[in-house]
Amino acid sequence: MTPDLMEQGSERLQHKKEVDENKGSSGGRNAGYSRIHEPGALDLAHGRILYLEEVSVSFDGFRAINKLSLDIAPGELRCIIGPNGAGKTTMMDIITGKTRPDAGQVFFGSTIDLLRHSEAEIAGLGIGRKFQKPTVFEALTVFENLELALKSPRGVASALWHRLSGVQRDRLGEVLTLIQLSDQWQRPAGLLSHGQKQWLEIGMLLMQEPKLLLLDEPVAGMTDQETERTAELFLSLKGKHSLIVVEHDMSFIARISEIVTVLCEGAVLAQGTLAQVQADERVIEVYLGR
Ligand SMILES: Nc1ncnc2c1ncn2[C@@H]1O[C@H](COP(=O)(O)OP(=O)(O)OP(=O)(O)O)[C@@H](O)[C@H]1O
Repeated sequence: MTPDLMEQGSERLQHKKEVDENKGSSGGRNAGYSRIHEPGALDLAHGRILYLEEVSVSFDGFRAINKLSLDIAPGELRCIIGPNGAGKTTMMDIITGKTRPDAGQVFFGSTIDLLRHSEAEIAGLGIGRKFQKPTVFEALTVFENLELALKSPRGVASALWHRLSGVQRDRLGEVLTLIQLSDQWQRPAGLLSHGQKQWLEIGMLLMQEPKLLLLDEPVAGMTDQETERTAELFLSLKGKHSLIVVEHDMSFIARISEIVTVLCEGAVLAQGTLAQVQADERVIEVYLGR
C-alpha cells in the first residue's frame, strides 16, 4: 500500500478510534450518525477498496455473472483472466454502473453501495475505466487532452497553460512524465502511435485522480516495447491507485501480476499467483490449454 492510501487508512482508523471512544462515553447512536454524515468518504478500514458479493446477472435467461464474489485491496494490482464470454466485461459494467445486477452486493470501500449510484456518480466517486479502444480527441494536442480531463470545469477560452492553477499544472506535468509523453505534449493526439494513444487515455483518467482503475485489454495491439512500457507504468501506479486489469496477454500478466483471478462462466474458477493458477487443472482445461 502506498503512503497515500496508508494515510487514508490510518485517518479512518483514527476516526474509528474516536467514534469508538465516543461510543463509550456518549452512546453508540452518535457514533453511528458520524458515519452517516460522511456519505462520500471512502472507508478502507476493512482493507478492501472494492468488494463484490454473490453478484449475478442474466441476459435473456443466460446467466453471464453467477454469484460472483471478489475482494480488491487498496493499492492492489489485480489481474483478471478467463476465456471469451467468461463475464469479465460484464463484471466491469456492473462495477461502473453500466449494468445493474439481478442480485448481490457491490461496495466501494466498506460504506459506499455502488448499486445505489448512477454511472456518472460512480466515475465521480473515483472509479475510472479504460475501454479496449483508445478514445482520445485526435485533433487536440496531448496537453489539451489532459487538460480537458481535469476535474474542474474550465471554459475553452481559458485553455492555456498559465491559467491552470499551480496544483493542476504540477499534476499535468506529473502525468505527462508518468505516461512518458513529456516530449510529445504539443503533438496532436491523432499523430501518436496506438500505444501512445492508450497511455494518453490512461493519463486522462489519472488527471481525475481515480482511486480505482479498471483497464480492459490495455496492451492489445501494442508492440513488445510498448507492452513493456505499459507494464512499467502499471507497476508505478500500483499502490497509489488500485488497478483491475483484464488481459489475455500472458507474458504481460506474468510481468505485472501478484494475484490473478480466473473467471469462468461468470464466477471465480481459481485465484492465486500466476504460477498457481497456471498449474490448476481446471484453468488449463477451460483457458490455458486452448
Ligand atoms: N447486453 C448483453 N445482452 C446479452 N448477452 C450479453 C450481454 N452482455 C454480455 N452478454 C453475454 O454474457 C457473456 C459474458 O460476456 P462478457 O463480454 O462479459 O465476457 P468476457 O469475459 O468479457 O469475454 P471477452 O474475453 O470475449 O471480452 C457472453 O456470453 C455474452 O454474450
